This record gives sequence, C-alpha cells and structure tokens, in this order.
Amino acid sequence: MLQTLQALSETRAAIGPVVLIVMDGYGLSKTGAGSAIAAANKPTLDRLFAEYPHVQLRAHGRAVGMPSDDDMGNSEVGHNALGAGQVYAQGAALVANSIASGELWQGQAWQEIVAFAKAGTGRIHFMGLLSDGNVHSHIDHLKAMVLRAKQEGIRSVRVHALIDGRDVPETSALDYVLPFEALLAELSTDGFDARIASGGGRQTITMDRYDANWPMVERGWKTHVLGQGQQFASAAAAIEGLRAQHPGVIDQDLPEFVIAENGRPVGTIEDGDAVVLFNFRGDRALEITRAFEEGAGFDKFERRRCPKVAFAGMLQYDGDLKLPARFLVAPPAIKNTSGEWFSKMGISQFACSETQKFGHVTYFWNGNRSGKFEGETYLEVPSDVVPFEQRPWMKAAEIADAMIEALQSGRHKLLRCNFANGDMVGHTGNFRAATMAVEAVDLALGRLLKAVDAAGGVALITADHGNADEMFELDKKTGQPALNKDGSPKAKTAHTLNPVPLILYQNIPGLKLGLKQTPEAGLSNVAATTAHLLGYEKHPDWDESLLTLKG
Ligand SMILES: O=C(O)[C@@H](CO)OP(=O)(O)O
Ligand SMILES: [Mn+2]
Ligand SMILES: [Mn+2]
Repeated sequence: MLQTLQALSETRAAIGPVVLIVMDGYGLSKTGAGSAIAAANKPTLDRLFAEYPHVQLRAHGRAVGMPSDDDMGNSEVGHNALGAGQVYAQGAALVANSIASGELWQGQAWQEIVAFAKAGTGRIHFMGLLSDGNVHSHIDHLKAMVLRAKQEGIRSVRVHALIDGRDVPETSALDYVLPFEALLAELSTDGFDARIASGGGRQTITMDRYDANWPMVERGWKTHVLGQGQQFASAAAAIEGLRAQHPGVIDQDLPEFVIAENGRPVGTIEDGDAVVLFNFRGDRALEITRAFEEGAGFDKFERRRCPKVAFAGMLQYDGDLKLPARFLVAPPAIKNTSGEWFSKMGISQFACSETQKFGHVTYFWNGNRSGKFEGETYLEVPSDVVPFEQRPWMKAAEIADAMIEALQSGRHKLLRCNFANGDMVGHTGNFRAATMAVEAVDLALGRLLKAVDAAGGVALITADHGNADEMFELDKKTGQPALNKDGSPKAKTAHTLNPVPLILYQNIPGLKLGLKQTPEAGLSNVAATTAHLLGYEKHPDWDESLLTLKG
C-alpha cells in the first residue's frame, strides 16, 4: 500500500492524468444467466478482465447506505459513494427512521402542511412513485402519511400515483394499486375521504430529470394539477383500460390518466390545498418541484393555473438551490466529497456524461449539490429523447470524443465520465438492445483507453450498480430465467444486487500497480484509490484505498 508521503510524491511524478470511468448498470453476474453483458461482443472489456488488475466492489444494500442488503443499488447512492468516498445513511433509510421514531410528525414541515390544509380546503395531495422499489420512494412512507393525516383531522387526501415497473417487475402496477385503493376506501370513514386522483407511467409524465424532457413534466402538471386527461373511475380501472388500449406497453411507459366522477376530476390541485411530493430522491423530483415553487419567472412550460398551495418535498433535493424550501426529512449531510478535496489540492477536474446521467457525475458526485468546486469543468452531451431500445448506442461515442479531447488538452489531472448505456437500455427490458448497449460502451472504452496511454495516464473502470447483467427475472431455485406463460423469458427492467468491477488500467513503463480485494470493498473505496493514484493522501473521512504497489 502507498503509505508514505514519499511514495505518494513519487506516484505523483510518475502518473499522468487519472481517468475514472463509470459504466452505469454494469454488474458482475455469477452465472451469466440472462446477462446481456455475457452475451455481448466486448473485446476491450474481455482484455481488461484478462490482463489488468481488477476486484469486485459492493454496490447495493448497506454498502451504499440503503436500509438493508435486500435493497438494490441505484445511481444516486452509487455516485454519492463514489464521489464522497464515504457511506451515508441515504434517503430511504432516513425517511423510514424518521417515520418509525415519529420525528417526521413533530417536524415543522409536516406541521405546516397539516396546518395549511386545515386552514384552507382540508385537503392534502400526495404525489410520487407508487411502489416499494426504495430507489425514489417507498409505498410504506405514503401509507404512514395518509394514516397520520386522518389522525390529524385532515378531511381529504388525494394521491397522484406515478406507476413504476422500473424498480419493480415491469407489469406489477396492480400489485400496488389494488391493495392501495382498497386501503384508501377502508380509511374513508368518519368524514375522511381518500382516493387516487391521477397518475401515469413514470417515464411518460412528471419524473423527467436533468432538463432532458420538460414536456413530460408539463404532461404531469396537466394531469395532476389541472385534471386534464383520459378519465377512469379508479386507478385500477385506468391501468386495465390503458393496457387494453396499448397492448405490450410496460408500466413505466403507460399514458397518463385522471380519475373522475360524472365527468369531473376528483382531485385537481386548488388554492388552499397542501401538496407533498413523497419521492425522496432528487434527480427526478426537481423539475416538478420547480413547477410548484417558482414564481412568474418560470419559463419551462405554460402552467395555465398556479394554485396557491403549501408544498413540501420528502427531502430537500438540491442543497445548493435549496429546492424545495420546505421538506419533511433532512437529507444526508454529505461532506468532504472528493470533488471538494481534490479542488482544495488544486487539481483540475473534468466531468462528462450525456444528459440522462450528467447530474450523476456532477450533482450526485458532489453530494447532491448543483454548484461546482473551483477547478471543475463540466461537459454535457445532449441525450436523444427517444426510447433507448431504439438507440442503444446512445451518446457513448460522443462522450468518448469529449473525454479524448479533454485528455489531449492536457488541462486536467482528473477526469470522470459515465456511460449510460448498460443502465438506460437495461431498463427497457430489451435483451438484444442491451447487448448492443454494452458493445457501444466497449467500443468507446477501447478508443478512450488509447488516449489514456498516449497521455501516460491511468484509468479506473467501474460501475454504480448492476442492470444489463440480468435482463430476465431469475428463478430463485434454479437461477435460470423465469418464464412467461407463453414460454418466453420474463423481462427484468430493474437494477440488480450484483457487485460491480473495479479495473485498474495503465501501461506506464516500469510502473507496477495492483488492487487488493477486501471482503468489504465497495464503491466508497474508489475515492481514496483515486487520491493515491494522483499521489495525494485521502481525506481522513474516506474509506480506504485499494491500491497496492507491486515490487
Ligand atoms: O432511472 C432511474 O431513475 C433509476 C431507476 O429508478 O435508475 P438510476 O438509479 O440508474 O438513475
Ligand atoms: Mn445508475
Ligand atoms: Mn438505472
């Protein structure tokens, strides 16, 4: 291990730029069953695994601050751990604890929401992703709030349900909607009245991110706030009806719907209502938050009507922009991130991805802050706005171009990028497209690594969590793909629980470096490993470096 400053300063002189490459959604499957990665033609990655030091990193569960080891990883917690070098209890755990201890109900934000609704119309709206995926939200948090609202004497609750199928099985909507509507009906006694009022697939309305597709948010606003859209008698009827109208469309892509009685929507959002956005993760919550919070200067779409409501987010989604102003649970106070630490060292840093993952290597990387540290340069390659199974190569080539140019400029000592393909195409459930996604990353990687060599640099190649490594649901007993009634394999759209690789690539003459596999090695060890490659001490708060010097 590099322990002495002398060794570190030697490293500093010997190694050129350090390049961190995140292959989003690239996990290590044990058996290769249902893996688009195993099926892909990927000569560069095969060579990396055959010839260069590599270890496995934990990327799910408690290793990334999730409540339990049954929780898969995701981009937020993964990039937080990569960027911060530390593991924090994340939104999912913080909210669950705050509800269990009752702290949430005692907090000012919850009390203001209740008081505002009581003084106004008596109604609270809860908006968010209706599943137990625990990536953006958890249905148990919603249930606890609806129950509490009734106990607090709130008269009416309306739920605006984004349909998941991306963090949970791809057509599981009714597993959540049916029991939830039954629960709301059961609770609707003693003058209390609770219903789902609107909804739609999470990839169709409301949950856009990184300004990729504001028309999605506009559709969400029209649905939830204005009550415009195809009408159904219940959310269950909407899902069944929409599936019949659009055969083969999976949950995340279902069109929007409005619940109505006698032609009138049951839950438009009006002056004097309170609104709680119950998603705890920020990337896909920020745009709809802005639509509620921003004044007349808001120019992303024509809102038509801006109800005077009290608005709260489950968490504060952006610590720099202070969005939203009111939030039910304090977000993890992520401090001493690598971006900040390397900035203090005077290291020039370059971060690049395409729109869909741009905030991952900037905002999540820096602990959910949208501001830059001194010496950071960001480059966003605009993503296509299409279903990604139609363009599985996405912007891998353009990201490689930008990284190569940045390397050749000689201006940056530390460069990082994210290739979105394995994840974004993995989420479509399309196996063939996912193999092409992996192949596109492999091709880009091959070009980029040549530029690393030319600059006398080192690359660390890793991932934030798995996805393309399991494109089918696996049978728990046999480990083989589970089958639909017609014998076809059951597509899986969610992330996986598999570990991810960390590969150390360098061809600097005379330099022998390795990585050590420790039982606990996880994403949070990458920041210190990077510091040592750069020839600096890690921040004392960070988890250990995995770098070894070979004799
Ligand atoms: O698309 C997303 O929002 C999540 C899955 O819910 O994926 P990732 O964590 O990779 O961004
Ligand atoms: Mn990811
Ligand atoms: Mn994902």
